[in-house]
Amino acid sequence: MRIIDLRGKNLSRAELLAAMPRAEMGTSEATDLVRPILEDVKARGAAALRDFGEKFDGVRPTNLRVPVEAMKNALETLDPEVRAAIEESVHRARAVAKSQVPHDFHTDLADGARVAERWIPIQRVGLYVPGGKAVYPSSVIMNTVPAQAAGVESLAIATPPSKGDPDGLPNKTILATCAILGVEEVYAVGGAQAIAMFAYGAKGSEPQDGEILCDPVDKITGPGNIFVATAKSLVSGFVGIDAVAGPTEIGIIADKTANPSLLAADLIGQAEHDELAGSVLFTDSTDIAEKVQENLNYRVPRTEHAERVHTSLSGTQSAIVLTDDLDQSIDAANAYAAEHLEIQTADADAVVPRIKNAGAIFRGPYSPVPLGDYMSGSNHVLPTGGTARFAAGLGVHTFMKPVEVIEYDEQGLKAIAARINAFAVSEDLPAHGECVLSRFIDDPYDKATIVEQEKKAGLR
Ligand SMILES: NC(=O)c1ccc[n+]([C@@H]2O[C@H](COP(=O)([O-])OP(=O)(O)OC[C@H]3O[C@@H](n4cnc5c(N)ncnc54)[C@H](O)[C@@H]3O)[C@@H](O)[C@H]2O)c1
Ligand SMILES: N[C@H](CO)Cc1c[nH]c[nH+]1
Ligand SMILES: [Zn+2]
Repeated sequence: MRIIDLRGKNLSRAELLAAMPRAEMGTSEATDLVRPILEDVKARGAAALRDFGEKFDGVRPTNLRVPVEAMKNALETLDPEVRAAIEESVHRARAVAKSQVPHDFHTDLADGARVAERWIPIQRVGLYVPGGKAVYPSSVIMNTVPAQAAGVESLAIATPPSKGDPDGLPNKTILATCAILGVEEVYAVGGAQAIAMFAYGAKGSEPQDGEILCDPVDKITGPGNIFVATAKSLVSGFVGIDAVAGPTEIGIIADKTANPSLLAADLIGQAEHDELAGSVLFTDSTDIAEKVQENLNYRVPRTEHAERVHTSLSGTQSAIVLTDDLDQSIDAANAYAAEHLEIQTADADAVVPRIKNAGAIFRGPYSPVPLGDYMSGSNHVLPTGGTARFAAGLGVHTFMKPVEVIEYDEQGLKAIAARINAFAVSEDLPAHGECVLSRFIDDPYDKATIVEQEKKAGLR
């Protein structure tokens, strides 16, 4: 891994942000590849979805909409140990989601003057479950459990067709997980084309599709590679999106007390997702930095996805960041804003409250990232590429929106009518004031006597 040496440097905020390791291929470069895919799906619907399946996933799906029977069959043949793991994960995720459900509340400002806040579930959502280099039944859980806890009425899942399947059905463990969670609307569609399908909807092109294949959704959530993340960015505004949950990242703040072998394991663990995944170690210990490099030299050639891991660790998005002290490590980690941030220091509890930017924080040696990936109960769909500076991971809140209900009665409005009118006049929007005054006085257009009228009506 390359070294970024911050020691002895007193960097401004802008310089520190610029010094952080990022992938060479960002969403702006992928935009040129993704935009034509979105346009084609918008124009040709299911026919384009089949073409892209063939082009990018190497298989032309017979049924773009997965038959419910296929999900039932997948569940029946699911390995019992894997089923137990999935059920444990669902159980823990549901427990956390239950506590996350936001509560309605109201504020009484005076007699007859109340503002209430109601949380409303989003009506229809599209959940993306990745499945290119690896397969992600865990992402079925991470997307679906909070959506269900929020009370979403209609949810659909899209995931790439599986190369090995003659009919182009998605991976069987993904389908079995859908069955466990009771999800019945599943599409064998991956990548940017799936995001387009959710955003614009798609008409069928084969008899088995029916006329409308997929209705458009109100919000798209879920992780994916650079193409998926870019497609989500491009359709955002037209539909809602959760966050840019692109190629995985791990940041680790470690001091001299950390175990270099575990640090190396954790850096490799997330690098195995994608050649574009980022693994970054922030340390003030040159000894730890050297030992981690030694451990990587031993582990990388021996790990299953050695080539992918090597590419990821040697890319511009990965680095060991050498710092003067723990304070500088924390500053750098806050500038990097990792999707996952592990704290491997002598006193992790003193560091956690100082973290301002991270998708999720993993405290101490027994909270490694894969715990959160699969079954800590927390969510693994998290913001990447520095977006954790302003975005949060998936949760029940992602699938709900608060709406304020204004509940004033005659007395409550009367008490501030003249003030509202004064404000409206100051903005040169007098008709706003007239709306309010009309409820209490006869002629709000009679400017000459307006104050008098207001006094007479008891507004002053
Ligand atoms: N941030 C998070 O919360 C989070 C969580 C889990 C996984 N991830 C990330 O999700 C990603 C999963 O990636 P994946 O590739 O395994 O699965 P994926 O489903 O995201 O991507 C596969 C799809 O990419 C498309 N594609 C492939 N090559 C293309 C090309 N040249 N042009 C256009 N489209 C192309 C294909 O349509 C294919 O179906 C990884 O980067 C992983 O790190 C992120
Ligand atoms: N680390 C990934 C991004 O948060 C999630 C994941 C799923 N499966 C394994 N890992
Ligand atoms: Zn992972």
